[in-house]
Amino acid sequence: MVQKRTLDTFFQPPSQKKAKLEDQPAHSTATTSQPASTHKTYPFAVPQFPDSIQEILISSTPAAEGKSITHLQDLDLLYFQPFIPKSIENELFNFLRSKLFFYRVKYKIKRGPLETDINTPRFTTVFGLDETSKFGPGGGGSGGGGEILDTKSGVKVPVDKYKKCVCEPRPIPACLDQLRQITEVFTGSSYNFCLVNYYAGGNDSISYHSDDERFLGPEPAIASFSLGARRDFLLRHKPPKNGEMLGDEDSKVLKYPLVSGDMILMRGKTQANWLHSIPKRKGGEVDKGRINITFRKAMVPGGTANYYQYNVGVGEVYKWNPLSRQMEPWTDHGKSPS
Ligand SMILES: O=C(O)CCC(=O)C(=O)O
Ligand SMILES: [Fe+2]
Repeated sequence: MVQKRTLDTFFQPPSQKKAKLEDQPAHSTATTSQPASTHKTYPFAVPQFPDSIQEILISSTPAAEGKSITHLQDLDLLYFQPFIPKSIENELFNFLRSKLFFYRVKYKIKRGPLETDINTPRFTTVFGLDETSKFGPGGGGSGGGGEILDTKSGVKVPVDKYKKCVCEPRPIPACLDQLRQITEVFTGSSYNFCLVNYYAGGNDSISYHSDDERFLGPEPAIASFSLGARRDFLLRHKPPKNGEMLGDEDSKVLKYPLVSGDMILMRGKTQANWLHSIPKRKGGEVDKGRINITFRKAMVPGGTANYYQYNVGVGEVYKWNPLSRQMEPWTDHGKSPS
């Protein structure tokens, strides 16, 4: 494991000169010395974390050592309880819920002759590019910059390289990118995608699935953060192939009640052999809302297309409304109609 000192020197400490965030409510004391992230693909700018969050992230993560969970067949987890220190998990949750843009993705699936409409039962958003490309310098916005470049040559990619994407790929905003870099240091893996789920209440969920798409390559490492309401994370072994039998222990459902600040790294043979889910729940604190952040590494453009299709889609933008305390469709009132 890398020493804390390495992180301190790796990241620029927030500067002494503090600029008040333009869009902070008047009563807020949160300050940051760094500019918000902008890009031509963003509906609105995403601020950098306030210094209060950055300083603790840099100096005090992970808050606990990761526990290795490998006692069942093909299972390889590293569980940080928690990764994010208790002193900032709530501020971090509130920050991300109110500053990011989200979507409620609808899509169709075909099973034989039947087409079914799917409404994703949670809010989602995604940032990143697969390994074959990278974002160039510059925030973008109306001034340009933040162009998609070929990873190897550094040259702008052909205009049709990402034509299969439902929207243009988006760079990871500075705040989430800081968490990505810290996660890389403490998991020993690298990531180029950040997916965010928001489960507004107990009816929001993700059904049993595995994240073993070909575009992630073999044995992908996926770092999964929980913020906000406690929710059960269930894991069960996939039915074994070619008539094999699972042992009694290996066929049980595992349940981890993930709390705010926890991080589970799923790696090795886990995705190929296990399914995971966040089932619907009633009561408890589910209506406080929960954010899940996953960092992953996609290898090819097909992965980029897939992630934008299922996590951004073609529908409207949602933003947290602090008065109604819910996600609401967001419109750009500031711009004149074109
Ligand atoms: O919300 C979670 O903890 C899990 C999310 C998940 O499995 C996914 O986005 O693939
Ligand atoms: Fe997943």
